[in-house]
Amino acid sequence: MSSPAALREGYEHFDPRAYLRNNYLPPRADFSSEEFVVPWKLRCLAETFASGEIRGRTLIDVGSGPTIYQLLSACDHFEEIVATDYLAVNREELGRWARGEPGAFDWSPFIQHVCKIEGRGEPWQDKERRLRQRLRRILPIDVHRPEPLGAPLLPRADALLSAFCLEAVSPDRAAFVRALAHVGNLLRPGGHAVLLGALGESFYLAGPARLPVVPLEESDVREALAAAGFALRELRSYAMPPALRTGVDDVDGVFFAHAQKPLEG
Ligand SMILES: Nc1ncnc2c1ncn2[C@@H]1O[C@@H](CSCCNC[C@@H]2Cc3ccc([N+](=O)[O-])cc3CN2)[C@@H](O)[C@H]1O
Repeated sequence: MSSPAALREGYEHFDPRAYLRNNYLPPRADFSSEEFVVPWKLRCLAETFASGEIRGRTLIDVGSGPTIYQLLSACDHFEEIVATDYLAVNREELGRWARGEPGAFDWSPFIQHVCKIEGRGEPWQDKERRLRQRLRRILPIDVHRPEPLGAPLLPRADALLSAFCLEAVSPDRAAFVRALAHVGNLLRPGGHAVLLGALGESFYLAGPARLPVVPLEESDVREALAAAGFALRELRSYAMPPALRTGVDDVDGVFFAHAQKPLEG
């Protein structure tokens, strides 16, 4: 069992470049088959945003880490994307990419794949430019606080996205439910929540950091969303194939959830 203090201490040693290497370069960043985890994640996101039902002025991404792939389909449907993370090193990594600075992580294989599966023949540079234009704010966040941004987000976001964050910062399932409820405060009533996360994971590595994760099953995700006041729209799971079990974590699978905050909320 990890304590919040132990979690905070662990994150002081989080190395964004190691984390990117572990999860967003080959073998995990293999686009050659829909069987692999990155194409599965990108397809879940592309299909969910393709209907256009999830749209509005602002989408907030909770615990962005140093990654932007999770925003590639969403960015077509919102005027403003707000990225957030607890660590300055991750916010700086996001800023380098947003400003197109040298040394930023190369997300072009992800952008090219998303344009391919969205099937509109859009040049990937257009998608990259649009996300850079719409990624307006990169803010500090702590999901353990009832007001995760330190002050209310006004107006509240029309949609919330979070990828692999909440389970990685919650010592246990009760903390996971509380974090979900806290980030739910950032979302307007009727707003949509789109979540990606790890199933059955108890730790992951990010350079010198070894971070604890609360192992979740699909049923835990379903129960947590209900307990946090969300109405579940869709829940899908992916089983991590042996080839992608590389030792950088002990993740068994990935969940994708689309939920909605009730209008009367
Ligand atoms: N209190 C806090 N509030 C908000 N964010 C916080 C807080 N503390 C730390 N953070 C922030 O949250 C963190 C988010 S990265 C969490 C990584 N999750 C585990 C990792 C991810 C992953 C990715 C891809 C795949 N795959 O198969 O494709 C598998 C896996 C499984 N392992 C980090 O950015 C930290 O900076």
